[in-house]
Amino acid sequence: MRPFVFVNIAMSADGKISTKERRQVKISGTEDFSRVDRIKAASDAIMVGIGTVLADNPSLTVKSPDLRAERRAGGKDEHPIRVVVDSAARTPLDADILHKGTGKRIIAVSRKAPRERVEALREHATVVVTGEDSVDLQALLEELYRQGVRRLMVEGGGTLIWGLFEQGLVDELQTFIGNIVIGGKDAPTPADGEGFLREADFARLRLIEAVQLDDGLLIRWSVENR
Ligand SMILES: NC(=O)C1=CN([C@@H]2O[C@H](COP(=O)(O)OP(=O)(O)OC[C@H]3O[C@@H](n4cnc5c(N)ncnc54)[C@H](OP(=O)(O)O)[C@@H]3O)[C@@H](O)[C@H]2O)C=CC1
Ligand SMILES: Nc1nc(O)c(N)c(N[C@@H]2O[C@H](COP(=O)(O)O)[C@@H](O)[C@H]2O)n1
Repeated sequence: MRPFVFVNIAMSADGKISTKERRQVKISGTEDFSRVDRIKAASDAIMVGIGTVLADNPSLTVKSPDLRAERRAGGKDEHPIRVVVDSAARTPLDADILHKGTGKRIIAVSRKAPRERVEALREHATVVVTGEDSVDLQALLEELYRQGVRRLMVEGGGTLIWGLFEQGLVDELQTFIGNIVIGGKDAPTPADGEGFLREADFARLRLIEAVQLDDGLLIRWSVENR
């Protein structure tokens, strides 16, 4: 068993999620950032790849005091469990994700992760070990389910999202398209990695809704898993 997995990503009108230097870019406007906070607060856990931690140093906390209070009133931690997919245990010990806000953190590493790094991370987080060279995403999701996670939000980046799509582990995709053009053939996109080669392998989506937010568009799709 695994949680319901939904990806939320903000991209420019030309399909980029940051600059080619992997510098964090503000794509969402006020309405979309409020929506992101609401869907985060409604999730049991939120997951990113180590590339996003190194590039953006996110905290992935719930920003609205009202939403945090609602979570507390429901007997939950103020913030969902924060999960980093990090095969080699490269998460910096001073990363915001380990220090900002209360609640549980999980660092998922592979068996190749250096023991001393793993021990140092254990001071701040629960470490889950799966996979030989890189994290086994299916096994990680099953472990999250065992730990009570039923609804998992994935915030990126493009490499992790690709890994999840490649293995048929995404149930819903929420894409906010903002009113900027970033450009650059090497700028990250919502699903990077190797990409599917055969049409038969493409992930197929069914449109749930498309709504205007700020000067952009939010599109929600469900994934027809193979
Ligand atoms: N606009 C938006 O909404 C968002 C934009 N971003 C942007 O995305 C960029 C970062 O994306 P990216 O560099 O792709 O990094 P990711 O955050 O996607 O992390 C990728 C890393 O995850 C690790 N990983 C471990 N196991 C797996 C697996 N099975 N499948 C896939 N990945 C795995 C790998 O590192 P290792 O082998 O070391 O484990 C891999 O390199 C930044 O520029 C950031 O600003 C990020 C989030 C949201
Ligand atoms: N939804 C959305 N819109 C944008 O314009 C963005 N740049 C992002 N980025 C994601 O948000 C994370 C920052 O989280 P914290 O504010 O530090 O909690 C960042 O790492 C990206 O995952 N998202």
